[in-house]
Amino acid sequence: MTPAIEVEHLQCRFGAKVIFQDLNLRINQGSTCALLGANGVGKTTLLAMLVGALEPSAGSIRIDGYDPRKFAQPLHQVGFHFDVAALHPHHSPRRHLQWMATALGVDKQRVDMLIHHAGLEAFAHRRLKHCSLGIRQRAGIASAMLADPPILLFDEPLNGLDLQGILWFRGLLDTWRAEAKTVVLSTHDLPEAQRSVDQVCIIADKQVRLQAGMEQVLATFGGLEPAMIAHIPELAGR
Ligand SMILES: Nc1ncnc2c1ncn2[C@@H]1O[C@H](COP(=O)(O)OP(=O)(O)OP(=O)(O)O)[C@@H](O)[C@H]1O
Repeated sequence: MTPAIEVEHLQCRFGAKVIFQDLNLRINQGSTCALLGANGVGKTTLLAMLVGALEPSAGSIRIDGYDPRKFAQPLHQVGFHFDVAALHPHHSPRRHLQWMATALGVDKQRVDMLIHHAGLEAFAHRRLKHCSLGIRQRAGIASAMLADPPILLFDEPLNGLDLQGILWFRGLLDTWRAEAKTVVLSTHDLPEAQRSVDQVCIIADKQVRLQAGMEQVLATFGGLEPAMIAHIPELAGR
C-alpha cells in the first residue's frame, strides 16, 4: 500500500544552518503519529514541508504518492492547523470557518456541525483576538477538519486546551483512527502522546532517530520519556 507520508533523504538548510540532514520517515495510512524532539529540532519545519509550505533543500516528500506542492485542492488532501496566529484576529470562529468553507466549496452545514462539535457555540461570534488560546486552538483544529481530508497534521494541538478540549481531541483521534485517517502531530506532552497515538517519531541530531509503534516503544523502553532519553544526545545520562 502506498504510504500516506513518505520522506526520503530530506535536507533542510536555512542559510548556513542545517536543520535536517538525510531525514527519512514513512507513515502508513491510518496511523496516528507523534513527532517528538527537543525545542528547535525542526518539528514545525518538517510539518511545513509536508504541506508544501517550505521547500526542501534536497530529498523528496510524497503524500499519498504525490508531491504535496502539486495538489489541485491541497486542503482536501491534507488538513492542518499549525499556529493560532494564522487565524484572522478580527474574524470570529464562525466567520473564519465560513470563510474557509466557501473557499473550499464545503457545505455551510458542516461549519455548524464543527462549531457544535468543537464546543465553540458560546464563542462563535467573538473576535478571535478576544478568544483564549484554547478557543483559538479549537477553531484551528475545526478548520483543519472542514474538507474532511484523509490526512491531518497538527503542531502542538494540545497547547492551551482545557480538560474538555483534551478529551475532545482524544475522541477525535479515536474517530480518525476508526476512519483510517492518517494523523501526525508534534507535541511535548509525552503522557498524552503515550495514551493517544500509535506511532512515535523521535527527531534528534538532524534525523529521525526512532520511528516505531507505541507498543514496541513501551515494550522496549517502558515509556516515551526513557525512549527520548535513549535517543536524544543532550538527554543522555539524565
Ligand atoms: N525561516 C527560517 N529561517 C531561519 N531559521 C529558521 C526558520 N524557520 C525555522 N528556523 C530554525 O529552524 C529550527 C527548527 O525550528 P522549528 O520551529 O521547526 O523547531 P521545533 O522542533 O518545532 O521547536 P519547538 O519544539 O520549540 O516548537 C530552529 O532553530 C529555528 O530557529
